[in-house]
Amino acid sequence: MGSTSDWETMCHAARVLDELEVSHETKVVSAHRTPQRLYDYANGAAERGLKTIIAGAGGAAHLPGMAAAMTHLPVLGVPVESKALKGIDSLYSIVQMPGGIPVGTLAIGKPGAINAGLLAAAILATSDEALAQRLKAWRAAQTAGVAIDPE
Ligand SMILES: Nc1c(C(=O)O)ncn1[C@@H]1O[C@H](COP(=O)(O)O)[C@@H](O)[C@H]1O
Repeated sequence: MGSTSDWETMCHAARVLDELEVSHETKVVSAHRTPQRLYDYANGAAERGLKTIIAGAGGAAHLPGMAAAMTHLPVLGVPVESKALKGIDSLYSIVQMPGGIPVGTLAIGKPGAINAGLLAAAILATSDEALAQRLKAWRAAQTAGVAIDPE
């Protein structure tokens, strides 16, 4: 994520990954404030064994696109809700990538962070049957938790 202030959004991605027992790391890396850290992180990601990157940032959210430019790993972008423009700026900054460098863009804020965790797990589950089973169980539990009666 681009800043520690993004953690209250991005913690929801981490929580989902915890629930699905997907090992992960959380880092603050900014294209703007720590460009060398981003360069090192994205360039070294595949070699370190990472399989997918979730990049959450707000405002002029260049982090996901810049990360995607430097690694072939799948990058999932979460537009963090900004105060001034409610995350529309973050969304537009992340979603409109030029053809050739994809960022899988999720919804603004908490739903996007949750879905980024689920989507990362789904990507990993294509080559991990045990994880696929945990993901199915997670979805089944969610379905079972939806009340049919609103009261
Ligand atoms: N969009 C980016 C990038 C980046 O794209 O590299 N680095 C920080 N930021 C964003 O700035 C917002 C405000 O950050 P502060 O709360 O630290 O001022 C955060 O949402 C962060 O993601």
